[in-house]
Amino acid sequence: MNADSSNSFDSWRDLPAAQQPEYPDAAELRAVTEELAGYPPLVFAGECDQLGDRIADVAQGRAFLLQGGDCAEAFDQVGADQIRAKLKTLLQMSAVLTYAAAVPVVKVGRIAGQYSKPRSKPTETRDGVTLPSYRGDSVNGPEFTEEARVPDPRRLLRMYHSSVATLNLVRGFTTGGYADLHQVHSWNQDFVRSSAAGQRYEALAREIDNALNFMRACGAQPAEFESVEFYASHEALLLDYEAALTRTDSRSGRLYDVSGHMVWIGERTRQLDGAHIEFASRIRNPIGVKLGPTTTPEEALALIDRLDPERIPGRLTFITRMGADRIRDRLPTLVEKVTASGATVAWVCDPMHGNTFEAASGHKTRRFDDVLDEVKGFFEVHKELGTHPGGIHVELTGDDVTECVGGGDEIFVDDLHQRYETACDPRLNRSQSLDLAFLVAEMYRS
Ligand SMILES: O=C[C@H](O)[C@H](O)COP(=O)(O)O
Ligand SMILES: C=C(OP(=O)(O)O)C(=O)O
Repeated sequence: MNADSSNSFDSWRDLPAAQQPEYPDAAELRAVTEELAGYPPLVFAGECDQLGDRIADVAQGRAFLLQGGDCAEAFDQVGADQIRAKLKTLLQMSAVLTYAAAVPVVKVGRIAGQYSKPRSKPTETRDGVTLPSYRGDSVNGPEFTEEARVPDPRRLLRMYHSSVATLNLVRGFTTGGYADLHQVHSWNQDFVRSSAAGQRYEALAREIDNALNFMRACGAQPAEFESVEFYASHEALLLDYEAALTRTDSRSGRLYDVSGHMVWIGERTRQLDGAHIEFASRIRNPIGVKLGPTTTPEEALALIDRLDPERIPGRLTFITRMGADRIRDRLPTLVEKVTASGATVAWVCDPMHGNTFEAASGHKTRRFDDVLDEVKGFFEVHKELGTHPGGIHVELTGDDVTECVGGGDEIFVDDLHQRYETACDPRLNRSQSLDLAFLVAEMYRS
C-alpha cells in the first residue's frame, strides 16, 4: 500500500471539521502527520473487505455484530493483562451469543485506536478553575493542569504505537491458541467465575464442551474452532491522524484508512456538509455512523447516498443510540424509511450513549436496566417491522470496575467510587457484560 497523494482525497480539508483539537504549533502537527504517513499500515485492505463481507451477513440477517471495548483507551493501560481481559470478555460474550442464540457472531473491538473523544463542552471547570476538556490520550492529558490539557500532536505518534502494540497482541491471542473454542472454560478463570453470570457461563461452557466432544467423537475437528476472526474499530475523529493513515490499496487502487478495519463517525461529527462524512465517503472500509434521537429519516437517507451510493451490503452500519425512553418512538420511522428506500444497512444498537446520567456523587453513570431496556426496545422495533436486529455496540471492560449501576451482581450508586477507572464514560464490567450477552441471546432467539 502507498501513502495517498491524490488531490481529491483532500476534499475534506475544505470543510468544517467538528471536535478537532486546536494545536498551538501547526508545523509540529505537519511534521507528525508526515511521519505517520511513512509508517506501515495497522491493517490490510483485504481484511477490511473481509469484515465488509461479514457485516453484509449482519445486514442481511445471517449474523450478529458484537462491537465493544473501552469508551476511551488510555496509554497507561496498554498492557497484556488489560488487553487479555477485554478480549476474554468479548470472547465469552461471543460464546454465549453463538451458542445460546445459535447465530454466527462478528467480533469487533473498540480497540487499538479508540483514543480520541468528542466532548459536549470545550472546557471543564473545577473549584472555579476552567481548563480545556480532556479529549482522549491522543489529544491531551486527563490531569487537571493547564500543561496537560494543551493539545500535543506528538500524542498521535503514541496513539499509533499503542494501537500497533495492542493489535499485535490481539492478533497473537486470537490466532495463537488462546481463543481456541476448547478454551471456553479458561476465559472464565478469574473473579468473574464466582459471580452469578460467571456461574451461568460455566454451565454453558460445559454444554459447549459436550458439543465439541460429540463432534470430535464423530471425527469432526473444524480448524475454525482453533482461532477467531477479530477486527479492530474506533471512532474516526481526528482527521489529521486518519488521513495520514489512509493509503491506496495496490490491488484495487482504492483508498483505505489502515488505522483500523472499521471506523465510525460519531453523533457529534456526522454533519452531511462536514469534513468527517466527506472523509468517510472517500475510504472503502466498512463505515459506522452513530444515530442519536434527533436523527431524521431524511438525514439517514442522505447519509446512505453519501456513504453507500453503490448500495453495497456491509459498507454501512447504522449504530443507533437513542436512549431507553426514546428508542421505541424514534427508531421505527428510521428503519421503515431506510428499508423502503431499498438500502441494506446493518442496524446495530448502542444502548450506552443515550442513557448516561450524573449520580449525586458526581460520577457519570448508566443503569444496567436502561441499557437492557434500550436493547429490548431495539429488538421489539425490528420484530414489529420484520427487519434484522443486527448487533450491539457496547462500552465495556474486562475488569471488575464499578462504573454502571445494577446488573446481576448489583452495583449500587454508593459503590461507584470503589473502582471508577474509566478515562471518560462508564463501562459495563465483566459480569454485567456477560449478563447482557445472556439476555441478548434470549431476545435474539425469541
Ligand atoms: O463517549 C462519548 C462522548 O465522548 C462522551 O459521552 C462525551 O462526554 P461529555 O458529555 O462528558 O463531554
Ligand atoms: C462518542 C461516542 O458515541 P456517540 O458519538 O454516539 O456519542 C462513542 O461511542 O465513543
